[in-house]
Amino acid sequence: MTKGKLLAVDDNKSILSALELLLQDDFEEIKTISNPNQLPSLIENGEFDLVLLDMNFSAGVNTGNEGLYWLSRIQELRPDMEVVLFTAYGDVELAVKALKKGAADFVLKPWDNEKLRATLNNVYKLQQSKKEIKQLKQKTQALRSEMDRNQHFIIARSPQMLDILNLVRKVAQTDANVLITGDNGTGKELIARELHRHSKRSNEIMVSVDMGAISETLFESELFGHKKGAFTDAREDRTGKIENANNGTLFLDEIGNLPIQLQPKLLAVLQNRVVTPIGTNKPVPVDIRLICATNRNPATMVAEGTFREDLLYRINTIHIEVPPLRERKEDIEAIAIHFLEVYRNKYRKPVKKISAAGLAKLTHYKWPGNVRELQHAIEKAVILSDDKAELTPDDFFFQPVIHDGDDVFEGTLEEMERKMIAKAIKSNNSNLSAVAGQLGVTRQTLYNKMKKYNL
Ligand SMILES: Nc1ncnc2c1ncn2[C@@H]1O[C@H](COP(=O)(O)OP(=O)(O)OP(=O)(O)O)[C@@H](O)[C@H]1O
Repeated sequence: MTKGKLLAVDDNKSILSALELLLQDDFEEIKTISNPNQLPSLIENGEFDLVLLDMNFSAGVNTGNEGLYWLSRIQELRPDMEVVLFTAYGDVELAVKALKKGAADFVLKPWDNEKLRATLNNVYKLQQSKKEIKQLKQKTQALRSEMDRNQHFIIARSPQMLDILNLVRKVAQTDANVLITGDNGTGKELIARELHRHSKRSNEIMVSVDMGAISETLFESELFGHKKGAFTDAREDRTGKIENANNGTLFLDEIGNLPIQLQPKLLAVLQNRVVTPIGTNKPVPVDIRLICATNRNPATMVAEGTFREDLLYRINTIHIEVPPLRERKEDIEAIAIHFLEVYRNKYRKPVKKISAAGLAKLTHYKWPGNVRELQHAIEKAVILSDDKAELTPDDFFFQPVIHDGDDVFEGTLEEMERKMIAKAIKSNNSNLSAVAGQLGVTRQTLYNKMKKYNL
């Protein structure tokens, strides 16, 4: 067990010297002060684990109110700090009052050496256990959400995705760093989870960090952790995500968002396999498998000077490029049917299948948002399906995609026709002869189509 750091506060200097002598083997560091006004700055900036605090400081005053005041100041500044009180013989009532206010324990003066040592050591051990419990709770929480996510499996029918799955199974067993690239929603995170699931680290945690969601000022503390007092707001020790992933997998999503000035720090972690939390100079060894993902082109970022080439070489031992959904149409039907099953159960709907025309519409759409968009399209269709047994083309609504001022409509031929007629009616201020002329059809044909499309 590591030794703690003690701060002892008493206005009697000979008591402080005696404490230093007595406790030197029990603590890694003992700092003594006779003026409690120094407490706030020491507590905020120092690395102390516990405080031994006298109850009275002004000559002739022995109400203990000063001790109670400093106890609550310490609790305000550092809620995780343990405080043991020094009270004069006969002040037991005062000591009980202090315990109710959150002091960890008290020792009566004149003290018994062994009793004092045992009390301080026990309080320190208790504090360490509380810390461990807190860390374990964080880990359990992360594991739980990971288990939820692990229930999603990759569906693959296209030759490209089947090749990727093959590669994933081969690479998973090694500790090689993997870089996954591809557009948003193509399934990069799902592939990272699959790599972890098939790796020899699968019983350990996979820690995901969304680099796109962390503000620049918090990057370092999120990844490397910090020591209490390392900067304003660092009220407690915090383990960084890299250390949290120890023995498991670290997934850095949107790695392209890592600011260039922090890239050497990540590179150093990967080279030396240690992290140094902010505010300490104690490197902590870490054993992690690294998977990174980005929707940007890393080679272009290197050429633009926004990504370090040496870091790219470190992270892309194996590079997996996930194609957009429109380039692997064979996957669309299987994924759509999978999500139909998921959402009909979730929303308790009778809808059981997607009609052939409905599937054709899904297959021909370009899916700019990839699998995530397909998932949402199916979810929406199921929610709105009432008592239907089958989803048809009308159940899927897609936004038109506009390019350079020209309308490129996505959807079935009939949908495109309806949209073109509606657009022509609007641009010709409902002058139907002009509309028919523009579209190159007779007025009768235009009327028929308007009736058909309810225009
Ligand atoms: N092949 C697949 N089979 C089943 N579900 C998939 C597949 N690919 C992606 N998904 C689902 O689509 C959604 C988006 O996938 P994921 O988050 O892995 O994409 P991503 O590429 O990491 O996205 P982003 O770049 O936006 O972070 C998730 O709900 C995921 O479960």
